[in-house]
Amino acid sequence: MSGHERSRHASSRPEPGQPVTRNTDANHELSIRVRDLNLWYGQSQALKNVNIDIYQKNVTALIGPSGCGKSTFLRCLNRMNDLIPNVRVEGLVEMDGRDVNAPKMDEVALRRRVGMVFQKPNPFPKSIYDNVVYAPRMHDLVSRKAEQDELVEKALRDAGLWEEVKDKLQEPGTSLSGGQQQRLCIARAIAVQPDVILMDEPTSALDPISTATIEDLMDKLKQQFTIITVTHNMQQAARVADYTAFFHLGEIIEYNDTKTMFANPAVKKTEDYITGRYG
Ligand SMILES: Nc1ncnc2c1ncn2[C@@H]1O[C@H](COP(=O)(O)OP(=O)(O)OP(=O)(O)O)[C@@H](O)[C@H]1O
Repeated sequence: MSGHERSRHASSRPEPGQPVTRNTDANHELSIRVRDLNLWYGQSQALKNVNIDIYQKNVTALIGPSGCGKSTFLRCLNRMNDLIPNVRVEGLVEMDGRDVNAPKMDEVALRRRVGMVFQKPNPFPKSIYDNVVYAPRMHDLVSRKAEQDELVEKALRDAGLWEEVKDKLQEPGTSLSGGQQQRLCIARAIAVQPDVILMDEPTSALDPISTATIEDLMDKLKQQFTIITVTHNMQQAARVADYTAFFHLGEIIEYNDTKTMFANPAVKKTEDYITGRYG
């Protein structure tokens, strides 16, 4: 089988537990490569032989029933699981060709390259301005006040929040509405110019209008960043994601471009889940 045929084959019928391969053309450059990833919390295995290629400057959605390992997988990408006791990880997670779990990998630098936005907006108890500039200062990306001002404005503009907050930058981040707080958290994440942004159910605590605003934002941000998002909302996955991975009991059952997966799922379990027959 030629490389092209193999990638078409993999793209139409990905085998659970098998590496998913695709063409890496100009639109599909590899960001993250995961091979045979297994993770245990104590004796309990939460991820089983996960294999996936995640592409730069696309939105990839992780879907699946509660407890199937989506958040656990997300945390493998910036080594947040290291912070949980009794976690054991085996397998390869490579970002831009570098092993994320290598002993010489600097975790602080890794987390700068891989930002994270959580389900519940969690601004620091600081001003709007300081929320955005905190990490860039910590990483010595800015020093002069003018540089900081410029960076704050750019991050807030990119997060679609500038017009709403430009006259109250010294007010607490927590004084904003839930949807605005979430955009502030996105501004905070992008202020250090990461490569990847992980989003763990970023809209599940938000009203429909704030949700639509964040979805539009994801569409814009993917021009600059690789976005991986967990969602329980199938319509949201269909709207925002270029690729979707369906997790079930710690395994990836199916991974494909979103249009194909939703229109023509290769596996019955995927079909049952996305059509709401269980989950
Ligand atoms: N800190 C932890 N310690 C022990 N077990 C955990 C921990 N976090 C998650 N688990 C277990 O790992 C499995 C996967 O959980 P995870 O939170 O990754 O699933 P999920 O798909 O993100 O779920 P949800 O959609 O409900 O957020 C579950 O059985 C869960 O109980």
